[in-house]
Amino acid sequence: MTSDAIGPRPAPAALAISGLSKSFQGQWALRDVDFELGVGEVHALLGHNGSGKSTLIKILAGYHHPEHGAVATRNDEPFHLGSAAAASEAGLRFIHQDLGVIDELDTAENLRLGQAYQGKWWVSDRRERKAAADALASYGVHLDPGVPLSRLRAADRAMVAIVRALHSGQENSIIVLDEATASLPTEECVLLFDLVKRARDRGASIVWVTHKLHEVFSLADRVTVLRDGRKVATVPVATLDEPQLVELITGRQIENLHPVATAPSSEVILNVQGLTGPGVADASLSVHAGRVLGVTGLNGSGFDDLVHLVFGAAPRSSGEIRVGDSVLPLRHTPAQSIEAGMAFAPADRKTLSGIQSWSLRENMTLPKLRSGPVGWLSARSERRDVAVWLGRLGVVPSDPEALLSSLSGGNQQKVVIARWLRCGARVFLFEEPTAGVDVGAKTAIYEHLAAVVGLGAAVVIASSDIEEVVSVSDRVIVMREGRVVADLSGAALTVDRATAAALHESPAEKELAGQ
Ligand SMILES: Nc1ncnc2c1ncn2[C@@H]1O[C@H](COP(=O)(O)OP(=O)(O)OP(=O)(O)O)[C@@H](O)[C@H]1O
Repeated sequence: MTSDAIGPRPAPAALAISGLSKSFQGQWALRDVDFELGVGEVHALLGHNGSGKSTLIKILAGYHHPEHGAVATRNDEPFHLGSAAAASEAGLRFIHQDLGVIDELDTAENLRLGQAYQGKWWVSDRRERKAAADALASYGVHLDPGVPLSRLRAADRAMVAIVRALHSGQENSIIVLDEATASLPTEECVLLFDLVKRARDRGASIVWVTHKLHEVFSLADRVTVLRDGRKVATVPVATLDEPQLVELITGRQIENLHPVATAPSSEVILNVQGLTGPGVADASLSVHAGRVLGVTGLNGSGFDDLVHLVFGAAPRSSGEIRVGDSVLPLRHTPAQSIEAGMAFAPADRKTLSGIQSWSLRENMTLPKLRSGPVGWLSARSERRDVAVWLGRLGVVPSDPEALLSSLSGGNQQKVVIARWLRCGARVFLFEEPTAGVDVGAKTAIYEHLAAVVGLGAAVVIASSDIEEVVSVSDRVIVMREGRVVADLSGAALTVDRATAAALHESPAEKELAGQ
């Protein structure tokens, strides 16, 4: 399927992009791309990492200037490219992963920042809050407008951002959401989907950028797929199935999306007992050589704090951590964990793992393990080895001397994962390893995880994506309120049981309590 499929499409267009092209340093990031967003349509925009999605959005937002191409809004009105003011004037609103909300302010204040309603400085707090509550309620969102955003669920924060965008745009706004659910737990995404559908039904036109295939099928009317900067197809979602969509994105058929096999072993490589520290109380786990342990839960449940504590990125107040035969000291540091053979790729790769102004080679040689396959490489072999790893995970560009900052978000992620995979650790801790990574690269990451598992490493995957954790792990622990509330393996390891345990006391938890 490489051309536009025939099917019903909403008319008229809220946004029509034609022949858009943009290059960076002589390389095309977008090439002759057409894209049409219907009025009252949710249009998903997909493509592998580096396929040009962000570039397209940044052009619409006035951040980049294209070499060629034109954009028209409703009624064929030309849209002045290269100006943030023109984008705003035309009713375009952008919601990025970080949502652009201010956590210290309450909902009413956040809505006021976007001039979401006719708030005036002399309006009393009470009236302002009432106006904010009404604005939210008109989209079916019921929140106390006086509560700071930091105290709301992730989905509520995202909904405040969306309502603000809907209200501050003109009537029939055009909203571009760029991986808005990236940091949302799966079960909260449903709340966001409902809001987006309500907004669409009231005439808003929505561009939904994502790597999550199920979102396309739950939400979108049509999907446009980019590959290597070119449009591959625009297709009504009702005419597609998942394998076809994967093929459009990757250009090939992928049969097993989660290829992690585990190797039989009895040796416990990571053993954690009674771990307590910020966000975690009395957690125990053990991982055998050649095994994958998943750790999951809702945001705020402590599933992510757990891996930070194990690595020594947060201070533990009690509990024991053993890697093989060595016991790590109570106040162990990340350096001591690395020394003991641990690798950790945290979720916040931009601030915690990658140095944007360094080359890919420099970023990939950051962890200095005393032993392991990369310990004693000459500069030339190092360059060659880095290039091999970049090629394995399909990092684009694959030039070891390219700066990390010049890569798309997903490609930066692959570099950080590749860095740890090549360092020859015994215990791999991965937090949200495939968030923001395209479907083809996900498979590549899991293939490489399978390879390290096959070599006898122990892998811990901490992720809020319950489905993925269940499909790649042979055992999953579920956390709630800082405690391990379920330990699932074998026939008991199902998405339903893990989700139920994450949300409330489940049969799995009762079983655990009875053990
Ligand atoms: N500022 C820049 N300087 C140099 N190259 C860039 C710059 N921004 C983007 N590129 C390149 O343009 C191409 C398209 O990148 P873009 O960020 O649009 O991809 P994307 O589809 O959004 O990827 P992801 O899913 O990983 O976020 C990539 O090859 C990227 O390396």
